Formats: sequence, C-alpha cells, structure tokens
Amino acid sequence: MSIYKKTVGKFLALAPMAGLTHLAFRELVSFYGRPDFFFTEMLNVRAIVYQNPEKDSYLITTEKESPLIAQLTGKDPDLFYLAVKRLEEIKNFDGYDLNFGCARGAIQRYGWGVSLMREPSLCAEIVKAVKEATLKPVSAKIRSGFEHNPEKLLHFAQTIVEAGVELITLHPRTAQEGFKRPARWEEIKILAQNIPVPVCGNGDIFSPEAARKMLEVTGCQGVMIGRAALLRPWIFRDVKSFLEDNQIPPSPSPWEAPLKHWDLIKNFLPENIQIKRFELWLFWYLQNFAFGLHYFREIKKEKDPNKKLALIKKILEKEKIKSYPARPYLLR
Ligand SMILES: Cc1cc2nc3c(=O)[nH]c(=O)nc-3n(C[C@H](O)[C@H](O)[C@H](O)COP(=O)(O)O)c2cc1C
Repeated sequence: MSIYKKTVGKFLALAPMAGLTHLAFRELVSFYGRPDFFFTEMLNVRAIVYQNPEKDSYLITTEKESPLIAQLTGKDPDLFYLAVKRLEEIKNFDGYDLNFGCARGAIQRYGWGVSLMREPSLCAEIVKAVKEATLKPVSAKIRSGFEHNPEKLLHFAQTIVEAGVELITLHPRTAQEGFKRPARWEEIKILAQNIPVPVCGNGDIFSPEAARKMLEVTGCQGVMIGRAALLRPWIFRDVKSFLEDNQIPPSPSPWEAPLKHWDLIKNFLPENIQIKRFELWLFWYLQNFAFGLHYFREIKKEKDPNKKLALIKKILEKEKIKSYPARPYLLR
C-alpha cells in the first residue's frame, strides 16, 4: 500500500531545497523533531545514469531517515526510467518525487522543472516511465504553472494522477513569480477538493499557526515547509506541538543549531563541500537576526573552521531567537 494513503490524518514534510536538504541538514532537523516525510534536494536523472551515483554527495543517506523520498529532475522519460532502476539497485529510497515545479532559470532553460507543466502528456510519460521502474510510490511537486488559471492547473494535476502519481505537492505561485507575491493557497484547496490523491500544500508557512491555518482553510492532507525550516530547523517539533496541544516549546540557544549542524556536516559530507554547504545554510539561518547579513559577512571572512565556530558562538551569544513568524528578508 502506498505510504501516502497509509499516513493517518495530517502530515508534515521537509521541502526539497537544492544545496541545503542534504543528509547533514536532514539529521539536524531530526535532532530537533522529525517531519513525517523527508525529500532529498533535486537529483539530476542524467547525472544518476551517466556518473557514478555511489560517489555522489547528493545521494548520501542513512537507514534511519525513512521515509525519505528522492526528488528527480530532468525531462527525458527514458532517463527517468534508467535513473530509478539504478537507484533501486543501490539505494533504499521510500519513494520518488518528480520535480515539475522548479522555476530557476537554468532548470527552465534545460526544459526541466516547471517548464514541463507546458507539456502535460510528456509529464504523464515521465510518471509512467518511473512507475515501470519501481513499485514504490511516485509523487510530483508542481507550481501554479505559467499563469493563474485554476482550470488548467486542475487539468494538469488530473493528467499526472491518471498516469499514476500518488501525491501532489503544490507550491501555488506561477513560474514567473518566484517568491514575489504571496502563495495562492486557494489553489491548494481546489486541488484538495478535486483530485483523488492526497495533496500537500506548500508556500509561506513561517509559523506553527500558519501550518494549522493552511490545513484548515485548504483541506490539504499535508504541509511542506521549506525556508522556515532553514531558519528554524526545529519548526517541525513546534508545528506538531502546536497542532497537538497549542503549545510552542522554547527555542534552543541561537548558537546551538550552527554548532550542531557543523558537527553533522563534518560527520556526513565530503571534506571538499563542507564549508560551502555550511555557509549556504548559515546565510539563511542568520536571517533570524536583524544584523544577520552583517554577521554572515564577518563569519565568511574567517577561513579556519574552528575559529569560524568560535566567532559564531561569540556573535550569537548576544542574540535571541525571536518569536514566530520566521521569515527570511533576503533570497539567494
Ligand atoms: C534555496 C532553495 C532551493 C530550492 N530547491 C528546490 C528543489 O531542489 N526542488 C524543488 O522542488 N523545490 C525547491 N525549492 C522550492 C521549495 O521546495 C519550496 O517549494 C519553496 O521554498 C516554497 O516553500 P516555503 O515557502 O516553505 O519556502 C527551493 C527553494 C529554495 C528557497
């Protein structure tokens, strides 16, 4: 039976975020309080097929992360098929998610991500190809498309559900909007009311209150959190506690998460990418603080990892984690 149907009631998911939701970050999130589903960052199907996936830092996983869903990006159904066959041999993912939503320039130039929403029948072929390669559940993450057109969106969703998708996550902004305007949660409601598989709502959840509101107003079965989890890796603990008994536990000390994250990065990621990945996340995390960008620049200047950590602790000892909402003021 599909893990998605088996999920009783509501569920929480960590969003796929390129360069950020690697094993060390997923472990950091687990340390504080797990979501019900983890998604990897997007994985290029061509790279899985033509390079050595056993040496790929994007593909480092541990057994205890389950359920962990691999998110796949590309546009050629044959490559999706071959990539999933290969992953089935070497990894133990609990499902595969198809990226039909990423709106980054480079991804769109290749015709991947949200560009595929212009071609529903190609997406259906991709779904079928992946289903042929695995018995595990297949899901898709989509956007609003290229215009605000609920009918078209619903038609797209129905097409991929008919092809075999068992869960849809919707980030309801168009390809052109980036993060510019608020996510249109009413589109999540339209999908939740009209398609026969669970819908996971995504977009602008910056507090436990917002998570509850999305569940209530849209009727979606799950909520996926991205940027707020970068700022507050403990947000899943807080959302669960708020949904269960209206309580939000106290936040950890501001310096705790960076020190813990560095330990996990050193433990799990190859040396050549450790600092890069750590700084990529710090850029987001430091936006918890009014002078975060200034702190980020100071911390980045320090090259020695031990001194860097000492500096982080020294700077953040003076700070407090503010109450929710936790909203980033800059994007990368
Ligand atoms: C830095 C960054 C990287 C992202 N990478 C991916 C990705 O690899 N695959 C994907 O489907 N979406 C990606 N997204 C989109 C998020 O998964 C999510 O849909 C979006 O951030 C909206 O959710 P939020 O408001 O909770 O952040 C990324 C977003 C950010 C900010």
